Amino acid sequence: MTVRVKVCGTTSVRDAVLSAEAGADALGFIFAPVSKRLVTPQVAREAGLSVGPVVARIGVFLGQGLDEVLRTAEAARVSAVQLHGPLRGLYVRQVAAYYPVLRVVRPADLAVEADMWRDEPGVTLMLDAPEPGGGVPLDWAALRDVFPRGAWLAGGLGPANVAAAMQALNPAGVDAVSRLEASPGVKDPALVEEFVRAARPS
Ligand SMILES: O=C(O)c1ccccc1NCC(=O)[C@H](O)[C@H](O)COP(=O)(O)O
Repeated sequence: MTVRVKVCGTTSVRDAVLSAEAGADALGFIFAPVSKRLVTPQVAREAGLSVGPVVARIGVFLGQGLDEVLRTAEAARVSAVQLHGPLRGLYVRQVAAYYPVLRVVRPADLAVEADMWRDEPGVTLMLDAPEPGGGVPLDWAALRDVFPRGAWLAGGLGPANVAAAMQALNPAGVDAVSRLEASPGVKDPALVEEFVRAARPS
């Protein structure tokens, strides 16, 4: 199975284009006000329009209200929504009625959330470190027996370790931000290229 590669924290047309040209399958646009990579829906929309019809545009939210999520996603013209934080199942289902959802979970919550979303095709699990965008890798060895089939992996991934993470857990997709940046919110083109190449060995 070909692993999907998501480059998160896109804040400009320049970074969207360089990530798409490097071969990213998906771009993440962070709409959580706590983030150092916060982007406006208008810039996200322009950046998303600049990468053609194939690259997915994923709106990233952390504990925000349903109205805000749906309004922002619509204004930014994203193609999917990524949900962080402790959330009720009903809320996730309400978002999933409009957008494919990447539901982000910490290792501590994995068992419960994996049970909850096992038969829900519109909701895909992404395992991430407790602090999103923190650049801290998970303990892949400890997750080997419990990592759900079809789930995505994030948390401290970058060019130097993504191949080992894939070898350990066989995720359907990988996602990264802090190890691909020159400074918070600004991509380093070489790191993005190396990340995509390392995630897709020929
Ligand atoms: O990256 C952020 O600043 C952020 C803030 C609030 C919610 C989500 C955020 N990022 C979401 C992502 O998808 C990151 O790529 C993921 O957490 C991995 O980050 P990193 O460990 O830095 O690669």
